Amino acid sequence: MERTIAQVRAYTVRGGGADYHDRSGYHWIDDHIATPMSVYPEYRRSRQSFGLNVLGTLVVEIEADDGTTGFAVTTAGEIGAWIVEKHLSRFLEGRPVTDIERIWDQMYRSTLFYGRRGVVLNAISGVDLALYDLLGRLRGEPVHALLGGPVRDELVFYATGSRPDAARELGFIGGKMPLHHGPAEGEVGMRRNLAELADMRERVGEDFWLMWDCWMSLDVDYATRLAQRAADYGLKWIEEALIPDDYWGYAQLKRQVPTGMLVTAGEHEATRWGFRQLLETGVDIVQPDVGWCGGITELVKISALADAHGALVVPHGSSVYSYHFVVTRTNSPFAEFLMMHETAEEVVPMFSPLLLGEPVPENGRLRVPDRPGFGVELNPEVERIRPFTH
Ligand SMILES: C[C@H](O)[C@H](O)[C@@H](O)[C@@H](O)C(=O)O
Ligand SMILES: [Mg+2]
Repeated sequence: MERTIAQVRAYTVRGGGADYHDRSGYHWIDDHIATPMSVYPEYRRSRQSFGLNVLGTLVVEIEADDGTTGFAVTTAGEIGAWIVEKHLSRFLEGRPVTDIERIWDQMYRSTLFYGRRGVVLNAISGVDLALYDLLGRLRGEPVHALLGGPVRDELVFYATGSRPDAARELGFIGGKMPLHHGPAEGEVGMRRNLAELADMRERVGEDFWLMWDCWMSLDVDYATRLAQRAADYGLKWIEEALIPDDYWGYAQLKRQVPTGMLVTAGEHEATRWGFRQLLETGVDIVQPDVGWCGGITELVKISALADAHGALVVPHGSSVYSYHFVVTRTNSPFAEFLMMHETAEEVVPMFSPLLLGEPVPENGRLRVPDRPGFGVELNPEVERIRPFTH
């Protein structure tokens, strides 16, 4: 029987969850990481100092006419909640749950005058993921089955965090470290970066993958020099070296990195059109975040486009929301696991404490659960607020 959508609700949550940068106390993820704001000395020490955690978590709930409810979480906070309640909900309520393509298209077209990227796409992604969760629950199927089914039995992971040496012991295939010093810290910063890489190479041995996450902090010249010097320590890829709008810079960087070193980007890119521009630069791996790029509906299109360009798709973090996708695509051969433990020495669920049943890799591997939808539940003990209604 065809089910229709009865109600869409949007909530916000503070302190962890999908806005994983929203943490208090010491955390490696906020410890002097190079950013586009590092040109200003007063904003170098902490990303929270310039507002990385201003948005907070958005929870989108979609209830069908039989009371079945799907949900998803992303980073968009109050602004996202307003967009979902006051604008996007009109394209869902009363429609069949299976109208996923039409709903996406209407959400995207109707927000073009203020959207296209950023928080509007985060909100659209949250709605799209919640719809997939709902459809999976109604059909009693995991989202990966809705996407065509797995192409492998389990996922293998690399870990992102400050301790690739600990990640190696935990069974991951590689470790991606944050870059700590940007161009404004000159040759001293460059030498510190390289010393950290050299030290980590020493600790993990020759064969373990080591990558650098530059979080949009470099320019082409610095990134090229960094990549050339990092080749001595077997850097596998240089990630998000430039600001996302500098497609021309990515094309130039791709031509200038040492042979064999991969250039990756796309964590802060959105939609098939944004990724088309990025793929035309020749980057080797695109890294859409399924909670930010337009949801599963858009990620499937981005992935096909990447495949046709000979590029891999290795989504940014996003836990179960990307696992259900990665397991269904041959050009997503491994997944990212973001180490949300304070010192990156232990495996903890990425969106903790918001989700119940959130699976984590064991010995660097994971069988994606077969529970309906994305297979997770909201933790009733986490306080959530519904700031707007419609
Ligand atoms: C470690 C990075 O600076 C980010 O915090 C991280 O979320 C991201 O860029 C990643 O690739 O996981
Ligand atoms: Mg990154």
